[in-house]
Amino acid sequence: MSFARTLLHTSRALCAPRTTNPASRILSRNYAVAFERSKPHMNIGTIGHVDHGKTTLTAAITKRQAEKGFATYLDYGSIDKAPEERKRGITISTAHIEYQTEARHYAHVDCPGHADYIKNMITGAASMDGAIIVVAASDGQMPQTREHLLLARQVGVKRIVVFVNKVDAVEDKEMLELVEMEMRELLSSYGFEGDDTPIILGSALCAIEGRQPEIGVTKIDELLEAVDTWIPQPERQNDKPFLMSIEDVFSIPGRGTVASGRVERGVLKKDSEVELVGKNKSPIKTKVTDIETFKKSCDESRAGDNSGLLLRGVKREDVLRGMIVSLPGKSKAHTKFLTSMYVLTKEEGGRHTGFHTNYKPQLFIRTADEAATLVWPPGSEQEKDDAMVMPGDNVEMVCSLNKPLAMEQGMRFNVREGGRTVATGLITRIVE
Ligand SMILES: Nc1nc2c(ncn2[C@@H]2O[C@H](COP(=O)(O)OP(=O)(O)OP(=O)(O)O)[C@@H](O)[C@H]2O)c(=O)[nH]1
Ligand SMILES: [Mg+2]
Repeated sequence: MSFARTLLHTSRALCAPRTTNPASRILSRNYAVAFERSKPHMNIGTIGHVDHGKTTLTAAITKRQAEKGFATYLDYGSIDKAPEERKRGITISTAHIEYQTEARHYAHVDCPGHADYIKNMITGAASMDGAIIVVAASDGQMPQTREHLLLARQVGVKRIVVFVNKVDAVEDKEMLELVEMEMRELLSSYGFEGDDTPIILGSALCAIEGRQPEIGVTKIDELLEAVDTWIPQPERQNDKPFLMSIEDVFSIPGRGTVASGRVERGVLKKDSEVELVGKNKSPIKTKVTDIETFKKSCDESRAGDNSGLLLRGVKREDVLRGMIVSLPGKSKAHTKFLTSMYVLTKEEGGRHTGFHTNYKPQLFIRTADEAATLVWPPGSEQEKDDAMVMPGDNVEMVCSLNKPLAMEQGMRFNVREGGRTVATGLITRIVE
């Protein structure tokens, strides 16, 4: 099987059988298709509470853009995860869907809303430049509306567009006004521009079913217009050394191991020497012999791309999610750092009780997750007093990791325990 076919195959397992996808037809005939950079590229996604309509809205967007020749229509079942994927558990990636507007080329992630899948949401959201938060008019904002907003903020999403969905199911106009007002307040409380954020009221289901265009298809157009104009084109860090955090790994019989993920910065040309950093004491040296972006062969991979890199001479089992691909000598893995951390309150979805020094949660950095131990800085007042950390506290602590991870001062991370985010932090100084 060709590299292209396998990548396609893998992403099909993640998102959809796409028999009508022109790219898949071409690839199955084994033509090399070059990825054209004719429009600026942006990564976005749907976030929001379970059942509020994220997947339905995603399907509606592809349907509408397909009518304009800008997408392949993916119905609900093709986007929502297949049962076997659910069985694969929490290591799966979220589905990447591709469409265009007049202005841009989008890769869209439909984040699963259920709390059990938030681990995926964290890495999925990490590749978002902007987001569409979906809130059902019938429910208003719910706990995951808030958690996803917080995560989005954390992973660097600067602007969000709101889609108030299921407007067809609400009779009361005042209810709609209330939902809108509360969303503006919530956005502001998380540091977004609540007063100016576009809020579109509509129904994804009506758009899919071709009913009530005034709240259906018209609102999908308005939504995409808002996304095009409100969410700024991110500045890609193309002049920095290449770095891609590995999200998924697979092997192609006869060709080798492919690591895929979103390129954080830099540009990598085919046949470059690279290192896989993290999880091990010393980096693994290898060479990138082929590159694919959006299932099309490329000579180079650049910041913002979702790419698959074919790695020479490394075994699949030696490549792990959470490692990074970087240029030789440019990145280092570390096991200990000083952090400034905010501990979430119970209202924010965090712990109900405090914790002591020697706390052992799971740490999430880029696509990595690793067992960690948090202690008070040696010699600090808190250490002497054996102080407790309470929800709502801002604390400085020392964090040690079970295995080394590539990291830099100034990077953000999440702390999770028992399936929920309990703290968010900033790496203030690398110790070891
Ligand atoms: N009445 C009405 N129902 C809708 C609308 N959009 C979605 N639904 C229904 O709401 C339910 C949930 O929709 P999904 O699209 O699966 O919601 P989701 O946010 O993706 O859910 P999770 O992925 O499980 O978090 C489905 O039964 C949809 O048919 C709408 O505009 N109006
Ligand atoms: Mg869904």
